[in-house]
Amino acid sequence: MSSPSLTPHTESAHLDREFADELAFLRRARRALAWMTEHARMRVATGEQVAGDGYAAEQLGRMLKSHAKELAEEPDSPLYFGRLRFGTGPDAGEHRDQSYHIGRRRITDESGQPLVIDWRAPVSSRFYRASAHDRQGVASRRRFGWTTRHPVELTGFEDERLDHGEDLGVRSRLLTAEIERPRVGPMRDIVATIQPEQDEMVRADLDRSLCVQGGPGTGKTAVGLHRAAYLLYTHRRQLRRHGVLVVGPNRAFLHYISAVLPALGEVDVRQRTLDEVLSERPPTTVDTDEAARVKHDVRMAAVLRRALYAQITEPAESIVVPDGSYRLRISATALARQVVEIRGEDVPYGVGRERLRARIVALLQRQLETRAETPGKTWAQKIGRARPVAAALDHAWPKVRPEELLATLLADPEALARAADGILTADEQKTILWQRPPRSVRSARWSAADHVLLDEIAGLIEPPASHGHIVVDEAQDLSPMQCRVLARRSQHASLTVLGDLAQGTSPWAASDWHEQMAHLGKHDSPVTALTTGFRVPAEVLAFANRLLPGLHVTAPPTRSVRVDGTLRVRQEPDLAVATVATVHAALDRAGSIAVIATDALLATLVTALRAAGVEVDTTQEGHPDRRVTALPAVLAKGLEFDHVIVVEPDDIVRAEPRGLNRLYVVLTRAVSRLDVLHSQPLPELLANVPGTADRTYR
Ligand SMILES: Nc1ncnc2c1ncn2[C@@H]1O[C@H](COP(=O)(O)OP(=O)(O)OP(=O)(O)O)[C@@H](O)[C@H]1O
Repeated sequence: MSSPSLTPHTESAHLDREFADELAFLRRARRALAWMTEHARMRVATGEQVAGDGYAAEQLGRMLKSHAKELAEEPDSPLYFGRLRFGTGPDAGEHRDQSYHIGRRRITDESGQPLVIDWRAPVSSRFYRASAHDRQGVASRRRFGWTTRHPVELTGFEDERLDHGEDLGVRSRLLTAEIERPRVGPMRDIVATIQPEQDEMVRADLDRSLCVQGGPGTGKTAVGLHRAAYLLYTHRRQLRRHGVLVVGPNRAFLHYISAVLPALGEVDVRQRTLDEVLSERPPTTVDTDEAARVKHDVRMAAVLRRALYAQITEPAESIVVPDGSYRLRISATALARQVVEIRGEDVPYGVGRERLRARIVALLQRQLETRAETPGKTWAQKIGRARPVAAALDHAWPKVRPEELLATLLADPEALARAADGILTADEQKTILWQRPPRSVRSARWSAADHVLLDEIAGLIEPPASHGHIVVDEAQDLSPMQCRVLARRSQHASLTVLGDLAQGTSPWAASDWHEQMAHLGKHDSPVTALTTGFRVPAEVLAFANRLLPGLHVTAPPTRSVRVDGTLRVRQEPDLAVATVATVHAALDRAGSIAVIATDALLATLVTALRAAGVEVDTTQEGHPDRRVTALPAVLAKGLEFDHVIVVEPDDIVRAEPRGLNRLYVVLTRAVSRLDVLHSQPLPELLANVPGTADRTYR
């Protein structure tokens, strides 16, 4: 084929024949999938009977059921999206002269012959990475076009004859159509169009931690989710056991991305906010900004460690344990020696306590053995719990409950001073002390930052179980203490860390990825950049990028592949009236619409929109009948909408210390159109360019 085509029937008889062959193949693949689904159902029905013991039956049953469910829930998407044809050269290796269809799942026929290869299989990487310069044995790459409505039907294909030097890159018409498609509903997978640099991140080895810096819309979230799916496919056993966790900034975001992994067949990945990782109970109080800042500072880790280990006291008395007619005895000095020794072993606090118990028992046991007695395991267990041993242990190395320790520190200035002197200033200590301490630990109210501190103490006592892999999105916003929460949970695992320094809006937002990675426990991980933008049209991005000099971060600029899109900036005397008119006009076109403003202004705008008969979703969970979402600026992170209407940007800037970064986030949510409505002057960096205010860019 000489040129890529999406409309094969009009090109030539040869293309017609190829298209007919593809339709025949599609029918075959559909029949095979129907057979696989039926077969899986039958195995569920009989599985329980064929398995030997009860446990095996349960395991098998569960496995079969989930397989059957996966197949039955096959998303309403095409069975495959691409095809690779290998050449006859030596670089084709074992794939010489072969051709493979590539899809979201593997499909096999009744004889077990693969018809469609999973996009995560090793050979599929060549679909994403082969180029005219580096063909990797591939002669041609075909991308398929499908209808977007149910039932999905094949509409055509686009070929790149790499062996003839054809290589479309981001100029692929199918890629362009996918990127420019009006957005509705939750985020979709990008398996059909993963770009080479994204694929390298997706397929990085499980033992490699990655940090990806990428401007708005460069596909960081997409890369993180596809990487999770890839790792689960490649290391299924290991990761099923330890689990994969995706951490996102808020519920609205998690809701937005929640369909991607199930669409890729992965239903077992936990998706949580950091607060949810910490506790099932939501915070019951809010810190002042100053207190939160101190509590999130990494120095708190040293304060808590010191406070915890200060619980260990030098033994003052010897241990005397009556045993039959004998009295077994360990002197205070011998006990103290053990405590010092164990402290030097640098084990978690809880392990240290149990180790001290074991050493006490061993010393007592040795005394019996000198009398030629060999006490057994039961004796050791009994003596380990005997009152004098327990009392000595509780004195020397007491059991600590995180809530009690933290409550003491926050309620008692002297206790805090002992732990924090030389680490926190007197003012900082005062800032975090409770004004009115609770009557008891049980009635204490804990803030979000307190949950982080409680987790730090709990982790010092007994480290939490490590996940198999953690994907952390919007990681620039994590405080050093929040990073440590995830470091503890990935001690034996790797991390995929995604973020954009320019979009940092928390008071402790990172300014350097290497430092952030160190807080996350992965000191030497490489930091790589994604710089091609797939969401925001070039003109909208250029407008938002004017804010960059005011954000004081060094991050490589993003280049948008999108040349379409509209930007309009208008000064309006009445913002409510202007918003209603803009939303009405936007409703004439396809795609989702978001009105973004500060909380205070948004309430007024929602009232005006509803009074004008517009159905508005304020839940941030995507209401199927409501195309218009009213979104507070603070919740916009990570989301995207076809048409975004930003109202009074200057309010957004003034609402918080990092308001300029917030505005940068808000201005980069639009996929097709951005309207900026303002009554006050625009923020300086947006207004100060001659001729930019009040104009339509396209
Ligand atoms: N290779 C690709 N093919 C098609 N679409 C893509 C590709 N990469 C990213 N996209 C699309 O671009 C949009 C932005 O992607 P994503 O949300 O992952 O970016 P991000 O870097 O996390 O953005 P932000 O930092 O603004 O949250 C999404 O709609 C995504 O599906």
